[in-house]
Amino acid sequence: MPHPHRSALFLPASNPRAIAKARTLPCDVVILDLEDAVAPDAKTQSRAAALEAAAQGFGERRLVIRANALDTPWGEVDCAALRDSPVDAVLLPKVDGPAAARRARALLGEEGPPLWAMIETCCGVLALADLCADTPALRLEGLIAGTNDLAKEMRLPADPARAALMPLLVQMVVAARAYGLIVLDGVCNALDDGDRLGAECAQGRMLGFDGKTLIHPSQIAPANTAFGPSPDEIAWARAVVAAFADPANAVLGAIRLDGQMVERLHLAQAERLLALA
Ligand SMILES: CC(C)(COP(=O)(O)OP(=O)(O)OC[C@H]1O[C@@H](n2cnc3c(N)ncnc32)[C@H](O)[C@@H]1OP(=O)(O)O)[C@@H](O)C(=O)NCCC(=O)NCCSC(=O)C[C@H](O)C(=O)O
Ligand SMILES: [Mg+2]
Repeated sequence: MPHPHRSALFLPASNPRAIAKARTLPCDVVILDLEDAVAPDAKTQSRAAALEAAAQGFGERRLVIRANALDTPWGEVDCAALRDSPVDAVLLPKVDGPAAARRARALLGEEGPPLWAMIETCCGVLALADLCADTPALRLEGLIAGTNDLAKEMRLPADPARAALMPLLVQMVVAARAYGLIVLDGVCNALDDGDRLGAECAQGRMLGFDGKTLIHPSQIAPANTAFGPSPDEIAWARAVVAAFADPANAVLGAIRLDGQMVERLHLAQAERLLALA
C-alpha cells in the first residue's frame, strides 16, 4: 500500500513544543530539522533531541530527519548518529551531485535509513540525472525542492508565481519519476497568506509533485486537499476499474468511457489513485 506524501511538515528539532504538537497533526510526514532551522549553538543538543523524538515515534506519520550538510562541522556526526535510528529516511541538504550522497550513504551504512536529497543548488539541478542514476547504491528514496536556497543562489527577485523556478521544478519531477522516487515541492514562506499557499499547492500538483514541504501546522490542510485525490478523480478511477472488470472488455486494450479513450495504462493509474485514496 503506498504511503501518501501530501504534507511534509518541517520543524526545528530544537523546539520541544513543536515536536509534541507534530504528534497531534494530520501531516503525512514529519521532518525534524537539524540544519537551517537550528542555530549553531543548538546543533548538538538538537541532534540528541531528534534521536530521542525518533525513538518515541510519530505514530502513522513518516519521520525524516534533515542532517546538516557534510561540509559543515555537524554533517558527518549527524549522519553517523542517524545510522541506527528508527527514522524512515535521512534528508541531506544541498546535494550537489552523487559524491555527497555517496559520502552520506557510507556514514549511514549500507543497511542504514533510506536517503532523501534536497535539490537546492544550481549544481544539484545540473547533476540530477547522475544523482538519480545512482539510486540503488545510494538507497535514494526521495527528492525535495529547496526553493529558498535556489532563489538565493540564482539571485531571483521575489515572485509569487515562481516563474523562473518552473523549469527546475519540472526537472526534479522528471528525474524522480524516471527512478521511482518520491518528490516534494518547496516551502511557502508566506505564513499568513492562504491564497498564496493555495496557489503554490495547486501549481505543485499540476507539476506532478507528490506533495509539499510545509513550515506551519496551518499549511497542512490545504496541502492534504491539493495533493490528495479529488472526489472527481476518485469517481473517474472507480469507473475505469469497473469498466475493465467488465467481461465484455476483457480482451480490449482501449475502450470508450464517458466520451474519452481509456487504455490499460489508465487502469494502472486508477488503481494507484484508489490505493492512495
Ligand atoms: C515559522 C515559525 C518560526 C513561526 O513560529 P510562531 O510564530 O511561533 O508560530 P505560531 O505561534 O503560529 O505557532 C502556533 C503553534 O503551532 C506550533 N508550531 C508552529 N510551527 C510548527 C511546526 N513547523 N511544526 C509543529 N508545530 C509548530 C507552535 O509551537 C505553537 O504550538 P503551541 O505553542 O503548542 O500552541 C515556526 O512555524 C517554525 O519554526 N516553522 C518551521 C521552520 C523550519 O523548520 N524551517 C526549516 C525548513 S524550511 C527550509 O529550510 C527551506 C529549504 O531548505 C529551502 O532552501 O527552501
Ligand atoms: Mg535550503
